[in-house]
Amino acid sequence: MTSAVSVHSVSIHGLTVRHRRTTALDAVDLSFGTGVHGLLGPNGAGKTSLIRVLATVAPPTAGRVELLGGDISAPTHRTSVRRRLGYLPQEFGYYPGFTVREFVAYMAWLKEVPRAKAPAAVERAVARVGLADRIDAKVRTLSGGMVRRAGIAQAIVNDPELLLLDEPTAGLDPEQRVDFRALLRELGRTATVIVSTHLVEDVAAACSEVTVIGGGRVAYRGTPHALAALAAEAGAEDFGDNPIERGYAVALRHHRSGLGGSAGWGAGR
Ligand SMILES: Nc1ncnc2c1ncn2[C@@H]1O[C@H](COP(=O)(O)OP(=O)(O)OP(=O)(O)O)[C@@H](O)[C@H]1O
Repeated sequence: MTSAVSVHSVSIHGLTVRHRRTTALDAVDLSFGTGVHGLLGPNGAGKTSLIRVLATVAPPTAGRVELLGGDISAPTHRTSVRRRLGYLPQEFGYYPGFTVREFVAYMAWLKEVPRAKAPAAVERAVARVGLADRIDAKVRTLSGGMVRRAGIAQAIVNDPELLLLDEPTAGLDPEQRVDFRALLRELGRTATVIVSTHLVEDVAAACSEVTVIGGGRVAYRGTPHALAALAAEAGAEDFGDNPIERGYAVALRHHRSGLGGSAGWGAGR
């Protein structure tokens, strides 16, 4: 008989991240399971700091971080997690003289994708981001949006169980964003996908859950639908361009004024 207990791929407790004197995250508790999770928040809220800890590229200042079934403070588990996750940083480095194929193959090698499977995995990842016709083009000849899509391809080449994307839609044109959101929904059927974005349309179209970060803390968690409904509840129909944007503004306003109480407010599940 299988257990009915839901297992979260990401479970963090009391996560604090400090950069010198700045507290980027302040004792945050959060967990994420299979699905697409949107991370929203103003500039400097702490989204990138959170994603970098989850990607195991930055150590927490304090707190416990469990990813894919184990604590990442254990070096052997951390190494295993690195093979099983995908990460698109906000700004990522690449060798401009590499072709898209070489770039994605290099990342597949770093992730220890088995040699026999790597060529097909690279072609599949590149096709999924719509770059199949440019697979043998040098990265330096690509447009900004295409480079970002190559970045998404390298993040998914190992079929990650945990996918971390820091502002993946920056620089994509509207048609590419629509395609990308469909890809996100597909990936979220089997993986835990965490996407930081400033575009509420991404959240509305692709995310099963949204987490709003404000001032290094969790300001709100809920479905995009529940976030959109907040503005109406709060009688705040007069600002923002669409319901999610209004809900987002209301969530942050309540968070800043220290209001709590209703489901979702500052709920660090
Ligand atoms: N390397 C660093 N050194 C000093 N301060 C930092 C560093 N990285 C981040 N910070 C600070 O930590 C806080 C959180 O930054 P973070 O980049 O996590 O926010 P963010 O929500 O991703 O913002 P944005 O939406 O602008 O990308 C900010 O006050 C930022 O200035």
